[in-house]
Order: sequence, then structure tokens, then C-alpha cells
Amino acid sequence: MPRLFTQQDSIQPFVLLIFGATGDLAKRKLFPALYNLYRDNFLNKEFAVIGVGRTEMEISQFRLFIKESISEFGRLPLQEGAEWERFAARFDYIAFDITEPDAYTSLLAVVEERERKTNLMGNRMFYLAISPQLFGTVSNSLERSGLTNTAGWKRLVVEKPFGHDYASAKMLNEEIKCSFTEEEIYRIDHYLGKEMVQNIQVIRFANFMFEPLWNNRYIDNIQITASETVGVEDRASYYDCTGALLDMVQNHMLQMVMMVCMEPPGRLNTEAIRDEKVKVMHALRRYNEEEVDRHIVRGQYTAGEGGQGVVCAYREEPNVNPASITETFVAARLFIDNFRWAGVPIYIRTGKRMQKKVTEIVIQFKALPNRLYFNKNDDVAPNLLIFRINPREGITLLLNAKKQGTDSQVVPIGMEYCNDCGDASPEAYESLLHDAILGDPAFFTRWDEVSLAWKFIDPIRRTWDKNSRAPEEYPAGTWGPAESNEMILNDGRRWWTGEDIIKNRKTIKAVERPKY
Ligand SMILES: NC(=O)C1=CN([C@@H]2O[C@H](COP(=O)(O)OP(=O)(O)OC[C@H]3O[C@@H](n4cnc5c(N)ncnc54)[C@H](OP(=O)(O)O)[C@@H]3O)[C@@H](O)[C@H]2O)C=CC1
Ligand SMILES: O=C1O[C@H](COP(=O)(O)O)[C@@H](O)[C@H](O)[C@H]1O
Repeated sequence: MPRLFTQQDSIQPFVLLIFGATGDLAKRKLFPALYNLYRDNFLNKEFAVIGVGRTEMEISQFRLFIKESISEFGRLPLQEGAEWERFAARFDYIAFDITEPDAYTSLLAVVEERERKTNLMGNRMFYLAISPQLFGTVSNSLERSGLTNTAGWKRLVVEKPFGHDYASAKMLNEEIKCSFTEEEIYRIDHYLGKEMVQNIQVIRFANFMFEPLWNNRYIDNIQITASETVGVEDRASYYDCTGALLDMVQNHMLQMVMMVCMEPPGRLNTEAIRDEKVKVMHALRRYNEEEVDRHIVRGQYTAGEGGQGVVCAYREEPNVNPASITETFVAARLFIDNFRWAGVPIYIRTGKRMQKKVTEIVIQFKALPNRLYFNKNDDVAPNLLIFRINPREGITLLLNAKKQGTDSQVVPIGMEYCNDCGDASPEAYESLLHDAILGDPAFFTRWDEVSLAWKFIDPIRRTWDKNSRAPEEYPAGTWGPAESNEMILNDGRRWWTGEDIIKNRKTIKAVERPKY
């Protein structure tokens, strides 16, 4: 159920078991998120965290690892002294191989010891920050060892990727469902934890002025961009056998499509919202081979001038196959074949080593009748509503107004709301961890959403694998391959990026469409 951050008293005590506590995700996201929640009083006074990894280390070393992770990646500065000691004392660490079923007996002993010392009410949250191949093994062992047999609640948080196609996701789901019910499974999509993604439903359903326009009578097209300037960094071994389609589109991009396009739910509760999201996935047009070629562009970066100077081509990155045909960019034209959205193209694009780090959603409203009133050369810009998700959070509404000092020269003006100009927003992982502890799965993905996303993705992946054609090339530091621009220009439209629109307000020109 969407909520305001709930303060300490209404949150129950719990023990959090982090599998993969020595890994990158724990270091960069989970420990800083826990610390922020603690400092902001969003955790019960009674809680404990037990880290699991293979690396042998003393508890003092583990606590130092946590301290360093918070100092480096935390939103709030670390407070030294007694305050830190109180926080650190809640952490335990146990090293064992999680593929070894017998080893869970000692984990159970550590958990029970903690529960005896402090009244944690038997509430247990298991966070799998490990390779997805191990999800099934761990959830099985949790049950067999008796760790899931508790007087309190039990919850399983699983990271992405949830499978690599529909069949593997289904198998994985069946495995974890042997030990946890759907209500107890929290599948993470960290985009759903982002402030402005959560804000979509509020902007839509708390403003009467938008909802009547939110359909194919008034909206010309929708654009969703998630561009990154970074390359594959040190994740090449994962990325080169995954690619942008599976890494970004199957999850984050489709989740944003669902949030923007779902019907208003009957009630604003978790299951009602998820039901509406699922309907979007049912209506999302699936593509055959010929349509994949027509509606989807895949690209791979070559050497170029990225944000960090000259950077190498994807194929030259360490641990990438020099002949790799993995895509680092995807642009697609999607359609939702229902009464509300029929005929409205939804353009999505995502990629590595692009010109800017931007995540935003642009709603482009239909144009005024051509040449009717102002700017007879057809350069009245369309109205745009822009959700700015990252790096600057906010909303921009692009309207038209009279240029100062002219009779009727029309120029675009931006009305802007900044979401994070005062206090920094909570990190996505903060918000999601908090929800999971609270038992609120609204911003986690339900199995039917995930399975339908795979059913949309699988034919695309199969088509590409069958063709085994190299992706289109784009130089690092650009907006992707030329084919992405061509796809949208051929429709008489263009990609918008909010920042450029605001900066170049006076030079906006809508793309020409046929005149009649
Ligand atoms: N890193 C990120 O930014 C993101 C990660 N994810 C997902 O999070 C999960 C973890 O990723 P990440 O942290 O990057 O991975 P890492 O490789 O950095 O960490 C893996 C963790 O798993 C532990 N581990 C692996 N095998 C075993 C084993 N047999 N027994 C016990 N522990 C084991 C490792 O312990 P040890 O090192 O001590 O052996 C380590 O703590 C993955 O599902 C990934 O897809 C999702 C989004 C972003
Ligand atoms: O899940 C992933 O997301 C990140 C981008 O996340 P953002 O919050 O920085 O927009 C991406 O870099 C990574 O490849 C992918 O696995």
C-alpha cells in the first residue's frame, strides 16, 4: 500500500539475513540504506543483521567493511563514537558456503542466539544479494534447516535478474515457491524504489487536470529514456551474456511503461495497482520476427568521446568477447493495444556510454491544428509533460507563451518542479528495504508482471539470436545509433530530452509532418 515513511513505533522488530554480505550490492547499496533508515528512525529499536559470505573474517573486520561502505556510499555522514558502536553492535557475520545444506545449522544457531538476546519476535527477512543461480538452492536450504520455521513473519527478498527467459524464470519461481508464498516474496526492481517513479501515480491520480487527457485522444506519443554515460565497468562477465534488452528493458523500462499506462486502480492498494499493471502487460503488443526488425533497434558502442574523455569500444572492454554481438543499446517502438492507448507509440531507449546520464519520461500531447493561429511556419512546440527521474528529480510542463516584446510570436516555456532541491531524496534501496520490513510489496514485482515481461522479451531475443547480426554501431558519447533517430523521425516525431528543451527553449521546432 503506498505510504508515507512509517516511523519507528509501527515497525516490528526483525532480523535481516543478507546472503552476499561481502559483495558489491551489499557494500554500495544495502549497508548505506540500512544506516540511513536507522539514522532517520525508520527502523524498530530492536533489529539485527546477520551477514553471510564465503570470505573468512572476524566480526570486527566485517563491521569495518560496513563502516567503510557507509562512508563511501552513504547519503548521511557517518557518526563516529557511541552512536556508531550502537549501530555496529547489531551486525553479526558468518562465513560458509551457501551451497552446503549442512552449514545452515550454524546459521540457525546464530539467528536463535540473537533472537534470544533481543526480542526480535521471530520476524525473519532473507535478502538474497547473490548470483541468481543460487536463489533456489538457498531458499531450499532455508526451509530444510528450519530457518523458515518461525513464530514471526518470514520474507524473501530476491535481486534481479529473475531468470534469463520465461522458462528459467518460471523454474526459479517454482523453486522459491516451495519455501515462500507469493505474498512473502519481494522481487526487487530498484526503479520502483525511485522517488519520481513512485510519483507517477501521484501526479496522475492526484491531479484532476491530467487524467482526462491521459489517452489516445490527447497524447501523441510517450518517450522513456534511461541513458547512461558509463560503460560495462567491472561487470563485463555478467553484461556480455545479458545485454541491454535483459539488463534494462525486461525490468526497469517495462515497469515504467506499466506505471505510466495503467488504468486508475479501483483502490490505491497494492494488489489493485499490480492488477492494473498486469493488464498493461497483457495489452502490450508482442512482435514477430519481421516486427522485431521494424520496431526495435539494437546498438553497440564503438570508441568515442564519452563523459570521461576518449573511451574504448565495447568489444575492447576487459572481459568482453572481442567479437561480441551483445547490445549495449536498445530503442523500441511499443504499442499497447487497448482502448486508452491504441495508436499511441511508446518509444523507449536505453544504453551505455551515451551522451548523458538521464532517466526521464516524456508525455507529448497532440499538436494544435497546423498554421491555424500562431507561428505560421509550424514551429509551435508541442506541450510536453516530463517526469525527470534522474539525475535531477522533478517535473517539467512545457507550455507555449507569447515571446516578450512581439505581437504573437510563440515560444515554449517550462514550468518546473524540483523534487530534490531541498532535502536529498531517499535512495531507492532505502525505500524498498523499508517497504519490505514493513511488509508492503506495492513497489516490488508480482510474478505475473515478471512472467508477462519475459513473454514479451523472449521472441525479441530469439529473433536476434537467430539472425546473429551485429548490432548497429554508435560512437561512445552519442545518443545511440542513427537507426534510433530514423525510427522516430520516420514517424514524424523526434526524441526529446528535458534538459535540452529547457536550455534551448527558443529554438525548439517540432518535426514536420505531412500537411493537408
Ligand atoms: N552490484 C550491483 O550494483 C547490483 C547487483 N544486483 C544483483 O545483486 C546480486 C549480487 O550482486 P553483487 O553484489 O554485484 O555480486 P558480487 O559478486 O559482488 O557478490 C556476490 C556475493 O555472494 C557471495 N557468494 C557467492 N557465492 C557464494 C557461496 N557459494 N557461498 C556463500 N556466499 C557466496 C559472495 O561472497 P564472497 O565474496 O565472500 O565469496 C559475495 O558476498 C546479483 O543477483 C546481482 O545481479 C542487482 C542490481 C545491481
Ligand atoms: O539494474 C541496472 O541498473 C543500472 C542503472 O540504474 P540507475 O539507477 O543508475 O539508473 C545499470 O547501470 C545496470 O546495468 C543495471 O543492471
